[in-house]
Amino acid sequence: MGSVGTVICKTTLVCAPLMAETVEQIMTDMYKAKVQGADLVEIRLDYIKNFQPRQDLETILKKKPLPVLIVYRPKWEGGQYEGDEHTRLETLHTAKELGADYIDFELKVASNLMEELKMNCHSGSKVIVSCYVNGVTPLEEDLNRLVMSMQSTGADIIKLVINATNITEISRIFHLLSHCQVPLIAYSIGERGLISQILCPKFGGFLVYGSMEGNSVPGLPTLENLRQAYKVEDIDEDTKVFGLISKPVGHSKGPLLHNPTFRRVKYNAIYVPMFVDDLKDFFSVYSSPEFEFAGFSVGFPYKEAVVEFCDEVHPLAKAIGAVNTIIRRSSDGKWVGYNTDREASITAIEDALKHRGCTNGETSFDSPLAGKQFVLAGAGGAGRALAVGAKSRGARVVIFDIDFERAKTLAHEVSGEARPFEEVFNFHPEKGAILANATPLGMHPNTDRIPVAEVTLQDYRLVFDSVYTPRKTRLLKDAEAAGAIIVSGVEMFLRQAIGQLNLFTGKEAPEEFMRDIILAKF
Ligand SMILES: O=C1C[C@@](O)(C(=O)O)C[C@@H](O)[C@@H]1O
Repeated sequence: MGSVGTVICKTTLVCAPLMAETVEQIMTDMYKAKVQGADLVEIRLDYIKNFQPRQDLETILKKKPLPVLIVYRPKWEGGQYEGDEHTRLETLHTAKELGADYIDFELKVASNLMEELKMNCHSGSKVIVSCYVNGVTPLEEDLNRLVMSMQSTGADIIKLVINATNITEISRIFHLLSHCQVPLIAYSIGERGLISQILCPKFGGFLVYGSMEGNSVPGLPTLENLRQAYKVEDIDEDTKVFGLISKPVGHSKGPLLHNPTFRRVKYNAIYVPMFVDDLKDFFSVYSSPEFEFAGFSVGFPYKEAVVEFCDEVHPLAKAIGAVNTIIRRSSDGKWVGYNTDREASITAIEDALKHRGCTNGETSFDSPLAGKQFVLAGAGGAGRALAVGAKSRGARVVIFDIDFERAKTLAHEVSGEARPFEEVFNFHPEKGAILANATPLGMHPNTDRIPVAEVTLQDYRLVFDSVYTPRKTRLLKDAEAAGAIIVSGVEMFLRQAIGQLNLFTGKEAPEEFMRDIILAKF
């Protein structure tokens, strides 16, 4: 961990923001933050009720178990403080005099204060000059200009918070972080901004914020995630970046699985959720070698659309018409697309059938799916992998999708049959058929949704759900009650991730280790 007081630090610090309303609570939270892995705490004086500046600051700063950053944010910069500026600035000076390790001044007041602060610099506390940019993220030149003006205040550290409306805007933050002459805290909040926070150690950011357990702050990662899943202290400039391109993306358990596995196989890499709104913009920005993005998982709804952004597509993925894994080939920097969903989903179903003693009957295929009717709900990226996989095992595929044209196209490719979606609710399959859900219906938070009518479930021998959050969806619960074998999307998730890890690292994935994580985390 970085040493406090040294402004140029090699390791990014992890800071817990504290917004308690009493000094007693702040003291308790400081100790908790330490236990949860914070290197320092940010104390928001503007949240304290009946705040007595000198007395309260003395209490806090005398007994602090961690270095402290003091912030007294006024209303005009998004804070709670409504009093006069003179008192506010006096209080910040008092904090400095009493030994706060860092004090935050807003850019608007900083230029008038810096000379004075430098002259009174006996305490050794560092001055952070901060700026919140509301509205649209400034263009690169404007951001550079802003950072220059912040630097010219003479600040020890500068802090810039933007509100990115698109993940591509985060590239401007990465650029600033890697080029800034002064220690810089720069990030964007929210789901689209999460990568700016997690990847800040790679690009040399001074600190990253992490919220405490039970005290989560919207738009910030938790201390637990930063320390346990991402292990930000291990990220350095050589760390390769992998991520899940999806929308939404917050439900994914990919980071909890891939990150510990990278560490297990001693591969210096990080896997982050990437909330992508537009694939074209995303690839046009992040294909630049500057960011060293090494590969991606591709999730809903982009598995088919992403094919056109790959420079090459593996024949299996081409035949499926969907890509769920992309790697940047090191020899020539090209994006190569693969599909690990097909084998993951089909082998999960086959193994469950074999386990229950189902055989391949009289056909020439060595698969218990051979000759069976395979009813598929959803003809998107995951549905394509299932349909092509089922066909490769000799099953007869029946496809439902709200977009009937899409169902017909896929049915044609797998010599199957397409049915209008309305029929799914009273479609009675052949006895012993397989049902596979490849729609997002039933996924957290809409867990009560189910893609077929409950009464039709009793005819299926096996029901598979590609949704994996929750582990046992309503579809699976109902199918189990109706007597079917059930296969959770968690099994497919694990198997496709094993395939991905092999491709990402070029090493053999530690399957048992990954399975144990899945058992513990899901
Ligand atoms: O379908 C899935 C799940 C996934 O999108 C996720 O949620 O982590 C990751 C993809 O690689 C995979 O094909």
